[in-house]
Amino acid sequence: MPRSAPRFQPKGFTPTDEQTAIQTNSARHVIAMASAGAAKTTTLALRIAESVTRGVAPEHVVVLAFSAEAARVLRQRLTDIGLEARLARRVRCTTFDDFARDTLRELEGRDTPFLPSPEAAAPKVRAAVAELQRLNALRRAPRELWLPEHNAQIADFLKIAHRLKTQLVRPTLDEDETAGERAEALDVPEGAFALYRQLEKERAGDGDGCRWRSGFDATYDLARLLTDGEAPPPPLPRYRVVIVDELQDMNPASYACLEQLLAQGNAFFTGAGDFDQVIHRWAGADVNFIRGHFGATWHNVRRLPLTRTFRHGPVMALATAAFKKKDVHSGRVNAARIEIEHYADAGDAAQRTVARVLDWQQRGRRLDDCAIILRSPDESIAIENALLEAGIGCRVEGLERYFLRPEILMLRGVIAFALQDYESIPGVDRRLLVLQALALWQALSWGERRIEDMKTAAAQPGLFDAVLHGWLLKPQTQAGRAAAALSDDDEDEAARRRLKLIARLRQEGRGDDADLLLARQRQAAETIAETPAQRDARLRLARTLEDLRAAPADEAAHLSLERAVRTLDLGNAARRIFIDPASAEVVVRSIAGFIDAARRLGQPLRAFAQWLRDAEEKVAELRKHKTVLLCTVEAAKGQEFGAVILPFLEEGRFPLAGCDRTEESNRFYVAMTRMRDELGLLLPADGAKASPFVAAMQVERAIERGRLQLDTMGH
Ligand SMILES: Nc1ncnc2c1ncn2[C@@H]1O[C@H](COP(=O)(O)OP(=O)(O)OP(=O)(O)O)[C@@H](O)[C@H]1O
Repeated sequence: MPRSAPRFQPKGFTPTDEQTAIQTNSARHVIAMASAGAAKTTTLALRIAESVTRGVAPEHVVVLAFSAEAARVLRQRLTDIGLEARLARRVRCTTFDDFARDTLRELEGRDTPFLPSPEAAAPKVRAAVAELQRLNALRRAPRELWLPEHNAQIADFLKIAHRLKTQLVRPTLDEDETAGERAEALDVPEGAFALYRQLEKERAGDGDGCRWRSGFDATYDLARLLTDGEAPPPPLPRYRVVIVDELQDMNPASYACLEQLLAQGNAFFTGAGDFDQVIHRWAGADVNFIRGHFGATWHNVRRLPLTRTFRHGPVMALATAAFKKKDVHSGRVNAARIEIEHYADAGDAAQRTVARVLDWQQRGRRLDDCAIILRSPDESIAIENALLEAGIGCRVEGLERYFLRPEILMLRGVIAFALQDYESIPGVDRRLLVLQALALWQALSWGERRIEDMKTAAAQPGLFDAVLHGWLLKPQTQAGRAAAALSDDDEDEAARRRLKLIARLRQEGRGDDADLLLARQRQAAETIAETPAQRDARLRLARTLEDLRAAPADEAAHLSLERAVRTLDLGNAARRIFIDPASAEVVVRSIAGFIDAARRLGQPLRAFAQWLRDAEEKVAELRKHKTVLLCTVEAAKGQEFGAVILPFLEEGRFPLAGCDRTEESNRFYVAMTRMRDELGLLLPADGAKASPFVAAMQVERAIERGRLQLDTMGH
């Protein structure tokens, strides 16, 4: 056996043989791919404690994770299992990207500005877009390029760029290769790839070193530095023990860093993960990569199992085993409850969800230990409203409350304009969001100047009419488009320069030239410069407002809104605005959910607008008390709750239509395994529409067999 008796004995529990095998294994590389809750993090902590107890200096151990939260949890687990705090503190627990950033700082001998969020990176993206547009206009035959302008589009672009970086995609082209061909091979829009190249060029600097790094850039830069050159790669810090949690999120860029780290330190490696938890393919996580490449060239690799989950009891372990067709046993003596309920429609599903939450609370359980996990953010509308009605506060993770989403804000703006009731949108911040959403949906140019104008109007609802007539319903002119991109100072500066030039021309007796300049300026102010999409959106908005104003005051809001959505052609607009088709579909469903909420209330538009305002205030009030969690699967990953409720388990919703089936199955698995004690599964009454995932859990069989197991355990 390649292991000896453990020297480190944890506090509070006895490790299983499987855990001990990993804790004490002498192989150079140990990989444990195991189920959710199967003590992966705990076992990695045991492994570290064992090394330290055997004399490895804690400074020679590094833990690499993909999220700061995972790194924090592992550090905490070290002390939880009984490693002395003074030793645990000296173990470096960090994320891949922070590790790469620190390493580059050492290698480059200087700090590079870090832009931590899409918002922080957006100005750089906008500048690169402007430069690309300028270069494109200089071409003999300018190309039609999709280029992001608005925040949501920039966020989509940054996701694409992130994915390309995980795959180590270089911005340079091969000989005889065009950008279009490369974009096609990478399966990204040509504009997005052109922008990727432009942004990387600007980021790389002009021989003066990297100008900035945003999320994942450091991992990408370090991986390239380690793999691009012919010369020996630059030195990395030397560690004797390297630990990686959540291995399933590994991608080629982080793998390149890990390989060098192991090679240079001649280090021992232990990693743990769960193949079935791959749900971040957009960020380059790819199960084929882990299965095919991970450790393929390493020597002395041991792949060891962890087959017992300690999160939930035998019933849930059996259901998980059936669902994923793998071995899952429970190490916890607990009679978990799995309950299936049927609903008639979305409203009924929401009511049943809320009833479950109330029941949980009435049985003396903590509201904040209960989570409603959704496959898609649009599903939250009915539930948010039902919770509000029942007086239950909720906090959200991974999704935005529905009345803060751009498509709903846009519709609220349209309602406010139609009713000329700008007070129905409370607060400056909210009104600014509404104006930004309108700019997005009307496809208007949106530069620094425009943002300033929007802030001014948001602060004074009296200016909303001016916004409507002077901007939203007025065709954009050449001068307007140019000015939108300038800041107030730039605009003043440009005007000053123009005046100076005209004065100089007149002084020099070149009155004709001065007149020509003035005429051009006038022409720019009068010449319409709208894209077909802008014109279409403007005319549709005008027609919609006319129609809403002409409608009888007592017409039900959902009827008015249905017509408005048709006239605005919001479905097609969404597909134009969001390059990710999945984002566009969420928007379309979110609008349908909003109209459905109006239908249920059955009030006229003015009363509905008022209801929205009141609802928003009530939600803020409820948040001050204990709340239930409403979150996406992605946000729930890594967390656990006493009770988990999964509503809307319909074919097409979960699994979501158009999404990769395996990834959907992984999402469902992540969602269901967050539960400790109770799981509520809500299915449509029409069995033909039920999500196949629930049948795959074989719940009845799991309950029956699980109880038997519990009986034999003497429960
Ligand atoms: N031998 C053991 N006996 C009892 N409880 C244990 C044992 N080992 C670990 N645990 C407990 O099991 C729970 C789940 O462990 P852990 O968080 O390490 O699982 P995980 O596999 O990392 O989960 P996830 O897949 O969700 O990341 C923890 O509360 C941990 O303290």
